[in-house]
Amino acid sequence: MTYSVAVSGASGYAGGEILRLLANHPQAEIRTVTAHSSAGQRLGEIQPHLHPLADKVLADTTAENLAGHDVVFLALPHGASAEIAAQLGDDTIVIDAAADHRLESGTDWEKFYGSAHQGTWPYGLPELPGQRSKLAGATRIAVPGCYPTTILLGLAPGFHSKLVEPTDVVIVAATGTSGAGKALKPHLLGSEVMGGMSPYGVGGSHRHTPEIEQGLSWVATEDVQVSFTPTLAPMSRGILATSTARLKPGITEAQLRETYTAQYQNEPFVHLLPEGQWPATKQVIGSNHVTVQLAVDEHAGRVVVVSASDNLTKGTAGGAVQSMNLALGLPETTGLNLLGVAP
Ligand SMILES: NC(=O)C1=CN([C@@H]2O[C@H](COP(=O)(O)OP(=O)(O)OC[C@H]3O[C@@H](n4cnc5c(N)ncnc54)[C@H](OP(=O)(O)O)[C@@H]3O)[C@@H](O)[C@H]2O)C=CC1
Ligand SMILES: CC(=O)N[C@@H](CCC(=O)OP(=O)(O)O)C(=O)O
Repeated sequence: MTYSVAVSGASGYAGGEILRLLANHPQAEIRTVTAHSSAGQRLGEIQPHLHPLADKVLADTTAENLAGHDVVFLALPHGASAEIAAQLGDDTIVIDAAADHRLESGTDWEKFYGSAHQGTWPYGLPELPGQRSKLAGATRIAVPGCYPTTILLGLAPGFHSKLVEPTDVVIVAATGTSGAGKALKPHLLGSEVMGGMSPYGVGGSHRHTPEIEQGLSWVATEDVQVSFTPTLAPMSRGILATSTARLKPGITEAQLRETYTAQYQNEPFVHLLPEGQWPATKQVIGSNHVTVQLAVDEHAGRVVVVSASDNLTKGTAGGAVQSMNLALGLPETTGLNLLGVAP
């Protein structure tokens, strides 16, 4: 059986990556691609790497053009995404890459996004304890942000097993520039980014802070507070997150390793690496995989977890396709059997 699919935002980075994955999905029929300022152009003019789809013409992103599909992917700026989602029928599965429906707290939404909260959808991170069952058969799914995906999968087992303290969590992560989308932004000019690294969203102001706290609070079943600092690295794709949390008294590295192994040993896309091997972005670029490693810093009384992902694949499009598979009742890995492209 095949399912008709529409991808909105098909001229953007996230939409392009969704199409790259769907082009290899045996049960997805890409029927419609839509865009905004690029509507009317051939997809091949904008996304030349998607050559089997080159002759598809980008339609306007309207509810009419997206109606009548089994699945609609939204890869639009937040706000525009919620607006179009509200016009789509309940008979269509809507998978949203934007942030609009990720947060439960309207207060957090308004504080970090400065607009009215549009509601909450099931959270498309099946590996986070408690989430997979909510995605089976869902008709609306909010795909997590790229940092939250990487950081939550790095930290969740320790919080789920209550081996770490819920406060005093410190996270520093580096991302590639594609995380910001393809619109022109002065701080993302090659001359600004190449050959160096810089922080942004410092001091707890990044929009992913409440999303990370939400996911960790769900699995810890108590409020978790984090300090999160993102940095920009001179690469197009990839996230490398270093997260540290204070250990509860007496907790050992062996206990943590046992918990992580139990949580991830049957996950197709999340891998606790063999002891002594550390995540690196090149292991996961182009794939739906996340690599994780941990060490206990006994001097500081903390666990240090490093996790790596491709922000556009597991961090957006791969997570979106994985969510679609669950919503449709297909094997979760369908169309996602890709390995990283190192070196
Ligand atoms: N890049 C990433 O790593 C991640 C992105 N996301 C989210 O995915 C979504 C898309 O991001 P990304 O692909 O990076 O962004 P891009 O800027 O690369 O693409 C944006 C897309 O949205 C279209 N668009 C722009 N404005 C409007 C509008 N007002 N109405 C309808 N369509 C519009 C653009 O069309 P056109 O080009 O024709 O104008 C383009 O297709 C965002 O919500 C982003 O936050 C989530 C996780 C990670
Ligand atoms: C480099 C860069 O700017 N990255 C983006 C990641 C955005 C993302 O993951 O998307 P959402 O906005 O949908 O949450 C950022 O830090 O905002």
